Amino acid sequence: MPPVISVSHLSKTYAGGRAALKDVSLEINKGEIFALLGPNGAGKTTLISIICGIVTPTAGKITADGHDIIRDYRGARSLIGLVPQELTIDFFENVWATVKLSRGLFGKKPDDAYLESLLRDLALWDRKDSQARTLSGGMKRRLMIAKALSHQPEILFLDEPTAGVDVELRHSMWQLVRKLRTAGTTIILTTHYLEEAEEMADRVGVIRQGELILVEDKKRLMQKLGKKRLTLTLATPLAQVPVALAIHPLTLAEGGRELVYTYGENGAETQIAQLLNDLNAAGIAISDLRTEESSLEDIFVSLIRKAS
Ligand SMILES: Nc1ncnc2c1ncn2[C@@H]1O[C@H](COP(=O)(O)OP(=O)(O)OP(=O)(O)O)[C@@H](O)[C@H]1O
Repeated sequence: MPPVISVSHLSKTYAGGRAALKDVSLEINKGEIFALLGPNGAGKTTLISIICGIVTPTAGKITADGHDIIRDYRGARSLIGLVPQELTIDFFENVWATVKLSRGLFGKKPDDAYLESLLRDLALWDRKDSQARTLSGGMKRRLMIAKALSHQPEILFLDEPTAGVDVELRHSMWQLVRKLRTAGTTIILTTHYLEEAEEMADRVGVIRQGELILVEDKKRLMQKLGKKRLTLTLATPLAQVPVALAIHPLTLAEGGRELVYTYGENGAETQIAQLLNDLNAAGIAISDLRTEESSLEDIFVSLIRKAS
């Protein structure tokens, strides 16, 4: 299946000389949730803004479902919904008029039944006659999403959808995004909450100082770069790792009270059974054990560090 968005050799240098994107190429598959990750100022918003036709690229080519975003701007833009970071709503307009107007701007025929179901899905139907300024912060964000979806786009960009929202609202946003994906919408989101990407994304892209340094299936990334740690609490503390255990990747922690075994990097086989045998043979008794896995956040931090 051809990609729904294709970005080829994209560069952006802002007036003033800041190179915000450097030769970025990326393909987004239809129906996936793609999380674009990167530190502040990495170029995420610039990339999204170019694809949505808000910022002009310095070089490169982008198509959305085959439509060139510059030569066929209207064709490309009608496929795309964008929820930007900042609120861009008329605070004195009511909810219903806001979504109706937004749909109209895309030249779509009125479809009140669709807009009603959209507002119901976003728990805004009861407030359809309220002015935007009277909504809570979470409702205002949901109204931004309703606006972005008013013209039934195939592709939805969410720039920091849950920045500053409470845990409950974050979870309800995740639910909504999953529902949209199930309905066939392709979703590209940026986030600083790595937990959000870990929870939702099918693939992740990591951008740093304008360069796309990695694009990977999330599960594969976690298998490839994730590490697991087995921590053994010792019945009697050790001063050093015994020579008999030197073949294992072990370190002592907590003043010799814990032995830490790190494994699983690059999907390597573990030698835990062998380790337990060797501990037994060396007469080292264990009083407790626990395992921990690295999160996407651990992987992200080490990737960004490695690249600097
Ligand atoms: N209109 C502009 N004019 C000049 N420089 C800009 C402009 N917009 C962004 N930049 C610069 O381009 C770089 C990339 O910014 P961008 O907003 O794309 O990053 P980001 O990854 O979205 O950051 P954040 O996570 O903080 O939102 C930054 O150095 C920023 O200062």
